[in-house]
Amino acid sequence: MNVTHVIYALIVIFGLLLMKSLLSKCQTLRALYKSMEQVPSAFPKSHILFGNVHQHPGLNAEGLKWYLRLAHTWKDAVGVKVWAGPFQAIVAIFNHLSIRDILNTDTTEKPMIIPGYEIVVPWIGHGLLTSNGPKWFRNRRLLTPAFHFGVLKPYVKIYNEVATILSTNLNRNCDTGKSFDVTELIGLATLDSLLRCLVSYEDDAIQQTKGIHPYVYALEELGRLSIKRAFNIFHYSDTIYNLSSDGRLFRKYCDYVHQFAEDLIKQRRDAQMLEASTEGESTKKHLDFLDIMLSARDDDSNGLSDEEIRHQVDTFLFAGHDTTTSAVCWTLHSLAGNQVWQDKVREEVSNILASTGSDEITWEDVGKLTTLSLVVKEVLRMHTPAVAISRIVKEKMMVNGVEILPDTLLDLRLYTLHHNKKTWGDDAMEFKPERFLTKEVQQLDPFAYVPFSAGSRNCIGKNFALNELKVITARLIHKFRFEIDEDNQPIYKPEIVMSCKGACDSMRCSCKKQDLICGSSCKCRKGVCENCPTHQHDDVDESDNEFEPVDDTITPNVEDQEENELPENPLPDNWMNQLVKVDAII
Ligand code: HEM
Repeated sequence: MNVTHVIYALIVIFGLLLMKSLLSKCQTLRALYKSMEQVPSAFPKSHILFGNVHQHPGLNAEGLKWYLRLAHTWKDAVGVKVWAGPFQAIVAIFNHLSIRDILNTDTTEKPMIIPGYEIVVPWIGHGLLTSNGPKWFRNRRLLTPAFHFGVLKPYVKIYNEVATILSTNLNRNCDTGKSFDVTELIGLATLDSLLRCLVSYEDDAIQQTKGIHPYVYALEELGRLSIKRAFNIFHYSDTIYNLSSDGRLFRKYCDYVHQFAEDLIKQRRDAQMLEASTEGESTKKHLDFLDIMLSARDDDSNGLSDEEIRHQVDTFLFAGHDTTTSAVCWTLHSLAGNQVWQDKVREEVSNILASTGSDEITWEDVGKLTTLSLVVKEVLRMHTPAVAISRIVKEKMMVNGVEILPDTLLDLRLYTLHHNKKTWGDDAMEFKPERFLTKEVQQLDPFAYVPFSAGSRNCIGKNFALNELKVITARLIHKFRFEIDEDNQPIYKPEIVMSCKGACDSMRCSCKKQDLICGSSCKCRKGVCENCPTHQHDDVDESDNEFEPVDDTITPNVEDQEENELPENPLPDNWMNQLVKVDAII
C-alpha cells in the first residue's frame, strides 16, 4: 500500500463520516420538523433561509400585543412555534401548564448562544445567571447565604439613605420649574443602593446626574450595545463583532467595569488581611455580598477565585439594576394613574411613620406595608420587568402533553402569561391590586404568576428587590404626589427588561401648569404653591417638553397583520394609553 492508497482511503473514510453526520443531521431535522407539527405556528409561512425572523414585530409595544393576540387564540396549546432560520425551532410559551413543566424540570438549561444569554458573557462572565450544570449548582449554594434575612436586614437602612438622596435630587429638579424624567434618577438610586449593599461602595457621584459617573456611563453603554448586537445577525460572529467599532467599544467598556470590580475585590482582600494581621476591628457597617463571597467554601473547602467573584459582582449588578429600576418606575406610574390606590398607600405609610415618629421605613415596617404589597404584586404582573426568559431543551421532554425534542429553544413569555385572560379574567389588562385578595387568584397555580421565575433557577435577589422596591416607593409616595401627565406618554421598551422611555417623567403640580413643588402637602390649585411660594406658575411652553410623544411604534402594523392573518386584537384600542402616561406632583 503506497501513499496514494492511504490518501484515497482517508478521503473515503472522511466522506463516509461526513455522509453519516449529514444523514444523522437530516434525521434529527426530520424528527424536529415532525415534532413541531404538534405545535401551532405563529405565522402561516416561514422563509426557507430566515424562518420567521424577518416577520417578528420586534421588541416593542406592538410585539407585546402580538404575543397577547397569540395567547388569546391558542389558549390551550403548549405554545406557538417560530423558526429562527431553517434549523432553530423556538416555542413561545404563555400557558401556565407549559411553564410549570419547563421550570419544574432539570431537562432544560440556559441557552448559551447568540442572541441568547451568550451576548452578555464577555461583560458578566459565567456568573450565576449565565452558567449551567455543576458550575451553577456550586455557585448557587455558595451565594445563597448572601441573601439570608440576617444579611438583608441592615440593607433597609441603606435603601433609606438612598431614598433620601433621591428625594433631594427630585426636589432639586422640581426647583427648575420644568418637567423632567425621573426614570434616570431612579436608575441611579437603584445602582447606588446595589453598590452600597453588595460591595460597600459609596460615592455621592453615583446619584449625580450631571457629569455622570464613568461606571454608570459604562453600564448604560454596555446595555445599549448588547441590544444593538442582538439585532444585527452579522455581529453574531465573535470575530466580526470584535473587529467592528461597536465590538471595540463594547470591549473597552467591559475592560472598564471589570477593572472597577477587580479593584473593589483587591481593596477588600487587602483590608481583610490588614484586619487579620493587626487583629483590628472592621470599620464596615454591614456584612456585604463581597464578604460572603470571599469567605464562601464548598464541600472540598475550595473558595471562589478572584475572577469568579468578579463574574458574580458583574452579574448581580446586571441582574439587579434595570429590573429594580423598572419595577420602581412602573409602581410610580401605576399609582399616578390610580389616585385612590396612591392615597391608600400614602395613608398606610403615614400611619406607620407617625407611630414611630421617624422619616425612615424600618425592617419591621416593611412587613406592615400590606397595601403597598398588593400594589407591588399587581405592578409585577402588569409590567413584568423580566418580560421573557428562555431555556434550551437538553433531553427529550413532555411539555403540556407535547413531546419537545433536544435543542428546541423555549421562549417563556412571562409578561404574556401574566395577562392571559384565561387565567386572569377579562379584566387582565386593568390595574386592580385587590385581585390578589380574591379566592380565585389565591388559588391559582403558582406557575401562573412568576415575575421572579420559579423552580431552582428562580431569582436569588427576589427579597432584596422587594424590600428595596417597597422602601423607596413608600418614601417617595410619602413625600411626593404622582399624577398622570396628559401631554407626555412614555414609550414601552420590552427589551432585556420592561423599560420605558419617559415613564414617570414630568414632575408637575396638580394645577397642571408646569410648576413644580417641593414638600408633601401641596394643595395648589390656583397658581402659587403654598409650600414653595417662590414658584410662580408660568405659561406652559410646549417647546419645553423634552419627551417624545407616543410614536408609531405602538400603532398596530395593519399591513403585517393582514399578511400574517393574525387573529383579531383582543385588547381595547386604548390599552396602551391606559398603561403609559404618567405625571407627578410635589
Ligand atoms: C424586581 C426586580 C427583579 C426581577 C423582576 C427579577 C427577575 C428575575 C428572573 C425572572 C430571573 C430568572 C432569569 C432566567 O431564568 O433567565 C432572575 C434571576 C436572577 N436574578 Fe433577579 N430579578 C430582580 C431583581 C434582582 C436583584 C436585585 C438581584 C441581585 C441583587 C437579582 C439577581 C438575579 C440572579 C443572580 C439571577 C440568576 C439566578 C440563577 O440562575 O440561579 N435579581 N431574576
